[in-house]
Amino acid sequence: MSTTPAETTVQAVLTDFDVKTGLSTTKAPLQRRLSAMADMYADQAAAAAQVAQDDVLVYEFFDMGVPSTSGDVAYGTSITYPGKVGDEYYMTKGHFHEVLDTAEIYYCLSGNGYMLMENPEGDWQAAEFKPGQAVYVPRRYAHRSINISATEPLVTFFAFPGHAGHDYGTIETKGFRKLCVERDGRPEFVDNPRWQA
Ligand SMILES: O=P(O)(O)OC[C@H]1O[C@](O)(CO)[C@@H](O)[C@@H]1O
Ligand SMILES: [Fe+2]
Repeated sequence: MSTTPAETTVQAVLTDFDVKTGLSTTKAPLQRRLSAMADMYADQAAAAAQVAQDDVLVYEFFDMGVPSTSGDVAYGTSITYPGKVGDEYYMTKGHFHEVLDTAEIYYCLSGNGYMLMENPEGDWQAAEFKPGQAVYVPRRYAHRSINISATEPLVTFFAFPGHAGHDYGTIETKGFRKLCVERDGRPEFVDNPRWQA
């Protein structure tokens, strides 16, 4: 985690992003293809087959490049594309914050989906993303965005304390307790058979 000394002046920086697509013209996106997270989906055979056929872009995000200090506010936009692996909707990898006691706010710009959250104490929650709705991810909750639309990208704006950091390892090892799958054309949260306590 890089820090900026208190006496260093951070210049006001102008960035841009489109309020519907989330795309920025001044920043480069960070992109994650299916191969980078294929082992996170429940249907491993379907994931491998899809990667072999077309290693699609599952999501991308724009990090607006704020210093990683506690007084700063990291922010950007996140775009999760529509699609499924087997019956499980496309999603982000998801993470805890390294500094567990830090929250995050997401605001849905377009599309439809869920923010799936869980804490180390065993609680889990899912909050729906619809345009104009904000989801507050409380301190201590891992979070993952899920796109449930068949056609539209799920686009959100996010902001969190600059020093929060990302802990990907815990979710990479344990997974989330719940999966979001399509059942009779509707999203449903079911137990993740591969979840490790
Ligand atoms: O960090 P993940 O789980 O790959 O998902 C990416 C999203 O989460 C963030 O790290 C913010 O929590 C963003 O940079 C991005 O929107
Ligand atoms: Fe986060």
